[in-house]
Amino acid sequence: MLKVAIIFHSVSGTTKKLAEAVGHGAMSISGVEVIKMEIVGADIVEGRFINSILIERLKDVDAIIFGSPTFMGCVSAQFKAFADATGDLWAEKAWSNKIASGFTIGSNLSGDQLNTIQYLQIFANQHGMLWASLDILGNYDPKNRNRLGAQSGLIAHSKGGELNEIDLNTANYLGQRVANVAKRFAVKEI
Ligand SMILES: Cc1cc2nc3c(=O)[nH]c(=O)nc-3n(C[C@H](O)[C@H](O)[C@H](O)COP(=O)(O)O)c2cc1C
Repeated sequence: MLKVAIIFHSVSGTTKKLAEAVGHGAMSISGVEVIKMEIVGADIVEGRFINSILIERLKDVDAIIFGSPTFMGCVSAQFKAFADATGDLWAEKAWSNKIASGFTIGSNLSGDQLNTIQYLQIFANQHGMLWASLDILGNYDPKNRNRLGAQSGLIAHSKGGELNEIDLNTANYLGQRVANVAKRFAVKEI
């Protein structure tokens, strides 16, 4: 089985709903197992992410999809604490050649969410991962998915905590896409 991990942080639950939709999408691809992991406040002590079991579990997967709300134009502090705790994996090149992608959400239509996606991509690239973009053409999808038109990853928008059905459909597709890319390019034999 190919393993696709989804690691995310969420405060009020909208990123979590996206993570669930991404997971359903990835799970719908045959031969793929999904591992969903949530970064929680208790994982962070004196500013440092200390959940080494979670980090260890991410060694044995073929793809990782990162999710964070956009807070002040970038990932949340909790997500960044997790990212900073992966330094040992970076030194071992433990994630090198794994497939990566990412998603974010903000309460503004153009609330600098792209910066969050770009950070996630740079984080993945620091680890030598292979970034899978969102290959849905903005404005040209018959189902109107990727309604906000970002193709580096999924950008979603929610006002008042309600998820847009189209964003959830796009998230589902992102999961499928990463699973399919992992099937095609993952280094490990299936
Ligand atoms: C501290 C803070 C900063 C935020 N900064 C942004 C922002 O820069 N751009 C934006 O569009 N939304 C911003 N928001 C709104 C959140 O991204 C939005 O409510 C999101 O859905 C929260 O995700 P969650 O439900 O997974 O916690 C901010 C919210 C908070 C609490």
